Amino acid sequence: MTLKKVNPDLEKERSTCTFNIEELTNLLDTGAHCTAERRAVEDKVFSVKELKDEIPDEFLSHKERYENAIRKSVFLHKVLQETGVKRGVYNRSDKSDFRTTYYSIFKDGSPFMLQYSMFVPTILGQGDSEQVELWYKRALNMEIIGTYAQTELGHGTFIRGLETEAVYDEKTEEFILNSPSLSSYKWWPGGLGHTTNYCIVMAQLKIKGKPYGMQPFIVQIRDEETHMPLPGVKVGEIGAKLAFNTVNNGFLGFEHVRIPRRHMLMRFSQVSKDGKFTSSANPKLAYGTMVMVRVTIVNSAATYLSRAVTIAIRYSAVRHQSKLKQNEPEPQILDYVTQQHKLFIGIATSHAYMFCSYWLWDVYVMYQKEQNVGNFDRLPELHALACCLKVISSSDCTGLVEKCRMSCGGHGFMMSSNLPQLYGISTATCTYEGENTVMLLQTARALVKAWELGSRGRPFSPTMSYFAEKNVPSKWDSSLEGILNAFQKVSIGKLSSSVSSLQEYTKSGLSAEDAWNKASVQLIGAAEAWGRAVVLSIYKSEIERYGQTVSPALKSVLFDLVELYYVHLTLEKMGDLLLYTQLSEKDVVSLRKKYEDLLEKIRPNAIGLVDAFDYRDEVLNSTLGSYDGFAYERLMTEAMKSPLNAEPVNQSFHKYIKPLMKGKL
Ligand SMILES: CCCCC/C=C\C/C=C\C/C=C\C/C=C\CCCC(=O)SCCNC(=O)CCNC(=O)[C@H](O)C(C)(C)COP(=O)(O)OP(=O)(O)OC[C@H]1O[C@@H](n2cnc3c(N)ncnc32)[C@H](O)[C@@H]1OP(=O)(O)O
Ligand SMILES: Cc1cc2nc3c(=O)[nH]c(=O)nc-3n(C[C@H](O)[C@H](O)[C@H](O)COP(=O)(O)OP(=O)(O)OC[C@H]3O[C@@H](n4cnc5c(N)ncnc54)[C@H](O)[C@@H]3O)c2cc1C
Repeated sequence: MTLKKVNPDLEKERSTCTFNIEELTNLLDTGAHCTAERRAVEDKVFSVKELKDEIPDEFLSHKERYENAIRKSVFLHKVLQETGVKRGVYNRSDKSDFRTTYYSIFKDGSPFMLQYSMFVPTILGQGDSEQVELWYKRALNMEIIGTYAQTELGHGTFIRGLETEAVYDEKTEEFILNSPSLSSYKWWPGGLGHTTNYCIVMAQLKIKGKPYGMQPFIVQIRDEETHMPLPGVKVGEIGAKLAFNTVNNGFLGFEHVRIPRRHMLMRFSQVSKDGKFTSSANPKLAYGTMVMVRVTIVNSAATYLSRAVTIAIRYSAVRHQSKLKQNEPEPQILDYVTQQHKLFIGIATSHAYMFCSYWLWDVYVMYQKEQNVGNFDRLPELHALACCLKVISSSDCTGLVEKCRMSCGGHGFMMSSNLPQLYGISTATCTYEGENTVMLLQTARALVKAWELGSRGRPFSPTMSYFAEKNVPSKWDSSLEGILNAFQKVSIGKLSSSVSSLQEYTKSGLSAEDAWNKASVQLIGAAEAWGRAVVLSIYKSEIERYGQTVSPALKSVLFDLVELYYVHLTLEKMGDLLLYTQLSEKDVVSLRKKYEDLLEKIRPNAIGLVDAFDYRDEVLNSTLGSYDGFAYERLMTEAMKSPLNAEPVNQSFHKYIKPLMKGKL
């Protein structure tokens, strides 16, 4: 079907936009040159015919999908290599690699995903210079394909409980890798099933019977020529999942597999030939790759949401349903204020986390520079930020992706809308790289520690500096600054209350651990509240900063979204605010009016705002969200691709239904 025009509904929407869409695209891309680079990569990638699917993935078998994903991964690697994209080495936004092309070529992930997102970064982050020189080059050229094998069948969260052992044998200068039980089998690593021939194995180091904690080892698991598993290696795929079905997540066990001493990555800790262990300056440096990936998840979460909200808002502009006024035609569903309530917060939330992700990335890069000269002062705050922002970005964005899906009614249930797949890859971010509740408890640990040290006069780190302010009641103030202060009060109130409970529980005779467990529901609330205060503060300050350089028209729209975000969150968290601030019923009534006014103000810019995410149709991969808005035509075209539609009568009619109808069964 050739579609030349644009749906008149979308044409009309685009004519009401009050700002320059390209200017916003450049801002979201972190610069006009980044937009240009991203588009150049996209032009190249989408011109490769081998990267297009003839048959939609969902109609293929599990095995066919895997084989197709491998084929495309290889072609994509080749094309990206030609464009000079250095995969596995990340920059601030990285829109050209994972952000857009990647998830458009693979709706459900690639088996090479972990090569780029964790194998290469771990070599770079944990290897000494000689090891980086050797392994990085091989990985970059795809001579070796690897993954990050940490999680085991029995333990994912509690990594001190991992069972895989690496025992040093000083006679042969080798480590012996062993999986002592079924629960010690590695379980989950992406690509591990049938794709990778090497992996980083996180294992418990033992020398002369003494444990030295979890360390990273590079282990070859398959022959480089035949791809057969090496002796003593038991490897396979873990099976079908809610999403990531083309990522080839696998299991792995070792039966006394020997590797050379220099296959332990030794940037931070070393084992000498004679078996002497030299400890790193901070044992948590072995957890470094996780910090990096948590930082990047904030951007991924915002990106998934921006794609879902683009689909849902475009569809809502072309979908007409029911009646607002009896004598008028059915309105666009986007005119229903409840629909705007579901969707506009998706745009604002995506902006909030996108701008926070750039800020967090800068904090991470700053820390990296300091770490290189032996300064780890910033690590506790970075760890807390990475954990907490990973959690609230992944849970908020996933909730809103699902809201986008439901806002499209029945059609949002179609795989061809791409909304179910977006939900699948988004919800996985709530679990991987640290399960969300566990990450909130890590955050709470850092907050309680800071609170206690603060009460003894120690200074707070920048994102906790407001803890030092006296929690005196003040009149409610609905300005952005006033709302931010109110959320900081909630954060202080929840943390202070959690600490009091901890103290009371210990005073009543509970051990510190039992007191912690008993107060943990409060503690995760305090952690979330700190994260909210951070996001509100960073989103606002980043937009204030960019507001000085962008046009007045764009500045005004950006602030509409900041306000929407602030007011929406205030109404959502009303209970907390009523408890910890002077918010009154009168204030709530006026905030509700403010919220309704904001929805009305944003309405003419809704399509402009999602167009500014600049997702090409090939990236969105959605029958409902295409730029031209011909959703029904695309739904029908895609339905015709169902293998069942290849013949008017399916053979099962003659085999089963007819005999049933005739009573001959
Ligand atoms: C911006 C653009 C970039 C573009 C990037 C592009 C692509 C990448 C994007 C996305 C990735 C995409 C695809 C990947 C897809 C899937 C991959 C999934 C891969 C995985 O899914 S891979 C497995 C991850 N698996 C976990 O995530 C396990 C979680 N479990 C833990 O992480 C630990 O088990 C923990 C922390 C719960 C307990 O650990 P523990 O028991 O040893 O520690 P404990 O609680 O006792 O704390 C003692 C002291 O260590 C400090 N501390 C702890 N952790 C630290 C750290 N990381 N750094 C610095 N300090 C740390 C504490 O703050 C405390 O400090 P203090 O003593 O001062 O209080
Ligand atoms: C799609 C996907 C891809 C993945 N890819 C990889 C990979 O490439 N490499 C890799 O090594 N791993 C990978 N993983 C594994 C992932 O990192 C773990 O699943 C994750 O860290 C959670 O650990 P778990 O599964 O052991 O959950 P569990 O810890 O068993 O969590 C189950 C429940 O127990 C609760 N819980 C656990 N501990 C505590 C606690 N201390 N306090 C309170 N509650 C607690 C949790 O909150 C949760 O509700 C992947 C997982 C998924 C889903």
